[in-house]
Amino acid sequence: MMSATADRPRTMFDKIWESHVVAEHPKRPAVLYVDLHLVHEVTSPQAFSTLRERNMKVRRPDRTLATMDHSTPTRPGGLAVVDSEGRRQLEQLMRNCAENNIELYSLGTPRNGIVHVVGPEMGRTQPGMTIVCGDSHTSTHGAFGALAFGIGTSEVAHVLATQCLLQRRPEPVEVLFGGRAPEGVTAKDLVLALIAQIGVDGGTGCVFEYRGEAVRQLSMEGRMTLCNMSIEAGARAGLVAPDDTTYQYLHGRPAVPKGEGWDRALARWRALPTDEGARFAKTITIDVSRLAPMITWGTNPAMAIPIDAPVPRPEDAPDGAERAARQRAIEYTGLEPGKPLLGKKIDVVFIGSCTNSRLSDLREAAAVLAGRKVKEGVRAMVVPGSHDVKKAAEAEGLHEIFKAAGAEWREPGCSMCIAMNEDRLTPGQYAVSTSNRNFEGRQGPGSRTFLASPRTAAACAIAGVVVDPRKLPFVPEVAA
Ligand SMILES: CC(C)[C@H](C(=O)O)[C@@H](O)C(=O)O
Ligand code: SF4
Repeated sequence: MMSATADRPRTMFDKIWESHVVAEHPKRPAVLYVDLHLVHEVTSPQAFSTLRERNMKVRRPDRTLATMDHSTPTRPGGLAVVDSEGRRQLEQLMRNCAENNIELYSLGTPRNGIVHVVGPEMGRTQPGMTIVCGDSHTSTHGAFGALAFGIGTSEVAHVLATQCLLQRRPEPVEVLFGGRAPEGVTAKDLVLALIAQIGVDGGTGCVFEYRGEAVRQLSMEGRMTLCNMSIEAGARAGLVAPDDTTYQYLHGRPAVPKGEGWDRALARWRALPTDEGARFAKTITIDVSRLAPMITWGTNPAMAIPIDAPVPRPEDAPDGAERAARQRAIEYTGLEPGKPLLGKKIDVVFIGSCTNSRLSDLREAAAVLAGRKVKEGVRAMVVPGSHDVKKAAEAEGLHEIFKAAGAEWREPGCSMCIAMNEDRLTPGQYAVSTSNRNFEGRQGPGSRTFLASPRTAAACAIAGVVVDPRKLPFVPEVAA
């Protein structure tokens, strides 16, 4: 007999949550089973030490996958260049994985790359799964219809030991991107517009499900960009329902089932999307047809404006707290309130990070850079998200386009997104960056960051100032 819960219309979040709950009590966090635990060098050493101290083993090494990304060097051929703290973390990860029989995509090996790039690329990320990682941008994996949470180091230890996570049930919220995106408006612009609208805590306690025509139109890579930044609006996770775009992306990837296994998986995945009539806690609506390319001017990702808009004035802020935040951000970024950001001179362009370092991101940047030159005095870095992305980009000749334009073509890693290796701005420098965080000092002490899409970033690299990518005459797409 069907239970009452199975009868009522459910959101995709409800379905994934309910099929993974091991124990639930109204007054306590639920115990949730974890299908895949991703691990990187920064948040895992302490967790493995905890296990060692308590004489515990990793419960499911086969459901655990590790990579090195944050502190790895990206200098071409410069695999030995890491600082001592970084080197220690990398060595510890190597030892911890060897001792516990955990698969590791080690520095310089063919599968290495940013954790949120390699999981999907290998087909380890699949619809309907619960996925965790000691990293806030784990939300990226929600693009596949997987419930993916970023967790803290003590939770990493807990998951290593038990393959379960203690978690309060979040509320499913619908984020409806209606209409079609105008030319020059990409997934990055959609998510920056959302965060600007609802603020950095607009998603607290929520799991977003991104819906609407504009989301359906996005490639898997665009959906990953979208889900990646859910956390920047404070959401616990972001989700996109799987569809043919998802299945096409997954089919044939190394960890994805084949033959009859594929058919069975497909049948399961097709039952995941939110049922008609299912209730969300609320709906946030964004009319995509009215959006422009977005860029941030301040020191959090919600401080974002349409690229041709003026830098907001503190005195126009809706409340005192926002006024103070704007004031402080303006002091840090050294911009003039009320004046356009367009035309602002920049020093560095960074194209990379788990938000925008996949093949289609690099194609977008290459389409702008092809046959053009990076402005003299500007440093442009292109850092692929993984070795696979690098290989695929090189097979298409994208690296030649970047190099001919005067941009650096680097080895994969987090790089200047977080400046945990040698890739950083010098104090006071301005960067247009395709990453997801523009906090004070994020790209090195005193660094000042304007977040934007790969297309906008590449256009700015050519101009040497902040420009509207719609104003640049585009050459035809580099590849289909
Ligand atoms: C280092 C890591 C814990 C951190 C995160 O949690 O996201 C980093 O990836 C980031 O983007 O700030
Ligand atoms: S690329 Fe940036 S945001 Fe992504 S995991 Fe690395 S440091 Fe974090």
